[in-house]
Amino acid sequence: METIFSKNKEEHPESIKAEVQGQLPTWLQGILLRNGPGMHTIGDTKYNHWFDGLALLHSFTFKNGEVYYRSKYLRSDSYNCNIEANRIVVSEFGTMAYPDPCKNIFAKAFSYLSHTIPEFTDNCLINIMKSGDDYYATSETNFIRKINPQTLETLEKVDYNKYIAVNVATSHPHYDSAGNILNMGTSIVDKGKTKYLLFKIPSSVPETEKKKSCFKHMEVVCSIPSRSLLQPSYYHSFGITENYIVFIEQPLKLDIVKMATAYIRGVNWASCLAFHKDDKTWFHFVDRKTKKDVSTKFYTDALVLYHHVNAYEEDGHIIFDIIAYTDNSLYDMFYLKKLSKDFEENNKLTSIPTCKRFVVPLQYDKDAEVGSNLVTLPTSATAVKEKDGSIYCQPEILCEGIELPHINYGYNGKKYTYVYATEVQWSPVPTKIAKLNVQTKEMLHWRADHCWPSEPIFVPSPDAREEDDGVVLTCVVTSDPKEAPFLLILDAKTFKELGRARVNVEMHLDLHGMFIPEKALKTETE
Ligand SMILES: CC1=C(/C=C/C(C)=C/C=C/C(C)=C/C=O)C(C)(C)CCC1
Ligand SMILES: [Fe+2]
Repeated sequence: METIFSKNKEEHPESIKAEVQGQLPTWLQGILLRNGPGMHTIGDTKYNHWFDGLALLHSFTFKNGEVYYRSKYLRSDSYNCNIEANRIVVSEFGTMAYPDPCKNIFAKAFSYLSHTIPEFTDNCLINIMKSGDDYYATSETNFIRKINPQTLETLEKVDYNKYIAVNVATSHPHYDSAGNILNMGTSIVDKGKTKYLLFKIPSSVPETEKKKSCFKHMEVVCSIPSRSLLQPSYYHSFGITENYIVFIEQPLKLDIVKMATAYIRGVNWASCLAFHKDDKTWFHFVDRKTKKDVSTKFYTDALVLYHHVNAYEEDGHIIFDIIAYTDNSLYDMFYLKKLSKDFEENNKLTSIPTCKRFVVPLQYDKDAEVGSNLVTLPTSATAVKEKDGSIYCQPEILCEGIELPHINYGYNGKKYTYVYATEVQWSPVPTKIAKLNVQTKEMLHWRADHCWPSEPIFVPSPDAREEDDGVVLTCVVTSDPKEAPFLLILDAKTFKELGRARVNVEMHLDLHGMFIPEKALKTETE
C-alpha cells in the first residue's frame, strides 16, 4: 500500500509505446488526460494527506490502434518552490508549511492580519478543464494552470480572483452546449458577505480582441448567500438541469475564522473543515433564466457529498442523483499514515458512499396538507410538506458502494440511464468498475485480482445511437509488482474487455480526467 499511495512517482515526459492486447475500436483517436497526486516526499519532509501530493499529469494517446503513454509533473509555483527549497514550503489541504525565507512568492501567507485568507496553492492536482481550445489543470483554490495536452507542459497560471471575487472554486465545472464553462465558487472575503457564486467562462472571445483571454470575459451569473457568514459550506461539485442549477448547502463547512488564523496556530486547512451532524442539508435550485433561487425551502438530513452524478427535470420535479456519506470520514481516510499502516485492518469505511436519488417537486399543490408527500412520480423518494411550509426530502437509494461517477456527458442535465463508477468495498480504494442502470438498478462489473481501477471515463462512439454506445476507459494500477499497470478499454454496453494497453512504469493512483477526441485537439502543437 505504501508504494501505491505515497512513494514518489517518476515522470516520463517522453512518450512510451504501450503494449496493446486485444482490439481497440478504430474510431478511438485522441488523448485521455488525467491528473492526480504523484509526489508526497520532498527532501526530508512529507505531506500528511494523499490530496496534498504534487500534481502529476499523465496521458494515453490513441493513434491508429496504438497507445502512447507519458507523464509529467505540473510545474506549479508550489512545485518549483518546494523543489528549489528541497522541502515542503507551500501549504496544501492537509499540510501546513512555512515559506522559504528567501522566497517571497507565498509571502502573503504571513500577512494574515491584513488579508483574511492567505494565498493558496496552485498545485492543481484534481481535474482537467477545457476552456475554448485550451486545457487547464484544476484544484479547488482560486488558481488554475494552463497545460499543453500533448506535451503535458505547464503554461500560464490563472487567478480567478483577478476577475471575480472567488476564493475557492470547484474542480467539477459544467459545460453548456456551446462549450461555455459554468462553475461555482465561494466568495469569502468580499465586503463581508459570504456567498456562493455561479460563474461563466465563455468558450470564445470577440475576434477583434488582440490578447485573447476567455477569463477577461468571465462573469458572475448569479449568487446564493451563505446561510452562515463565517461558515460557508464546502462543496466539491454541483448539478445542472435544462433550467436549473442544483446546489447543495451541506453541513460540512469551512470555518473562516479558523482559516484566517490557521497559519498563526500552525494547523492545516483540513482542520478548518467541520461536519455539523445536527444541521440540515439545504437544497438550492436557481432558475438559469431569472437567476432566482426557488423560494420554497427544501432540505434533508445531514449528509456529506462530493460528487453529483446527474440531474434532470421531469413532470414539474427536479431529480438529482448524488454520492452521499453520513459523515466526513472520507477525508480522514486519506491521511497517509492511515493508508500505510495496517491498511486493511485500520482503514475501514465508517460510512459507505451511497448513490441517492432526490426527487423534488417544484410545481405542487400549494394547498396540500401538512405531512403529505408531494412527489407524484413513481419513486420511493419523498418530499413532505412541513408546518412552516418547508419541504423535507428523503431519497431513494439507487445503490451502495460507488464513487467517482461518470456519465455520457451528452446526457448531462437530461433524463439518463447509466452511471459508470468505481466500486469500493471495505476500503476507500476501489477494487471494481461498475455500470449502474439508474432506472432498473441493475449493475455490471469489471474486476481482476490485485487491480485498483481509477475513475472510469465514458467515450461515445461517433455513430452512437444509444446512451451506452461507446467505450469506458480506466487506468488500472496493480499491487502485484510482477504485473505492469494498464489502461483498460471496456465496451460500455456489455462491460466486456475490448483490450488493454500495458505500460511498464510505476503509475500513480489518480483522481479525475477527460478524454479529448482527436478532432478537438489543436493540430499545430503535434
Ligand atoms: C488547498 C485548499 C483546499 C483544498 C482542497 C482539496 C485539495 C480537496 C480535494 C478534494 C478531493 C480530491 C475530493 C475527492 O472526492 C480547500 C479546502 C478547498 C481550501 C483551502 C485550501
Ligand atoms: Fe471529484
